[in-house]
Amino acid sequence: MNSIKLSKKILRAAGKANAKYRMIEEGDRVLVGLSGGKDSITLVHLLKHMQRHAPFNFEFKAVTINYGMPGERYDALQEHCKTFGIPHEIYETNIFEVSQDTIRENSSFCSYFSRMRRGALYTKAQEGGFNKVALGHHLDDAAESFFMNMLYNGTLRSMAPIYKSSKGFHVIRPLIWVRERQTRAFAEENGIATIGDEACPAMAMNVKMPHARESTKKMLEEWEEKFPELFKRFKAAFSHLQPDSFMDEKFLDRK
Ligand SMILES: Nc1ncnc2c1ncn2[C@@H]1O[C@H](COP(=O)(O)OP(=O)(O)OP(=O)(O)O)[C@@H](O)[C@H]1O
Repeated sequence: MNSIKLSKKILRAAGKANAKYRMIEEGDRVLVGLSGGKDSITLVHLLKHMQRHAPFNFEFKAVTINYGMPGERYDALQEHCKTFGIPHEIYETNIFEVSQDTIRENSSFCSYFSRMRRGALYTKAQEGGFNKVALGHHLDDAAESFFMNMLYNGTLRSMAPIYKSSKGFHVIRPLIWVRERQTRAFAEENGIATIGDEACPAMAMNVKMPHARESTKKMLEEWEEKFPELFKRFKAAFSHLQPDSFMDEKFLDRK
């Protein structure tokens, strides 16, 4: 079997985050959302590594939601999983077909597909009796989400490493302390061909796309050039909230 190398940085960041937030534990059955992009590819290899080296036993399976879009193919991804002994299933859906009637004149394609994909993933998790669903979000995603929510929605919110879904299982983000450039490097250094954004129907369709993420990403890149410790500070700040220092009356002590 070909060998895959995960960097010490990824292993350290993911190991520490897992210890702190207890995302994967003894006896867990984890369903991993595998888009075939660099992040979720890193995630499945990380879980494979953890299975071999962590002092606890858990099971995992990867599932790829197929939107049913013309030309959508996952052969290379299936082959990759087979080569590395990663249990993998493609879940065929008609999300794309349904979207044609539902959101024809609408610009919120991205959130539509993301919502439908999440629903399909949760259905799979319930059907298969998984107690955790793992997603490939990382620290850059958490920071981008924080600033997008603040600048475009006027809320202070980010991405939790673990939360309980309304369906009863937990959603976990084992890469939450890993940087995006580390997952990119993982794919490049191991020669893994990844699927880019075009896999999401929203990206493949000729519609107005939200620019919020792109401009937030750019803003953070510029900040990081001036302030190299930026993401270290985000990581610290996101774990040290002081809710009573804002203006939300729920958190103000009037006693
Ligand atoms: N088609 C899909 N099937 C299964 N899971 C998916 C699919 N698309 C996305 N996911 C899951 O949702 C997570 C977030 O998706 P999103 O498209 O926001 O991520 P991304 O940053 O492009 O990540 P990736 O590099 O893994 O595609 C992914 O990391 C993956 O775990």
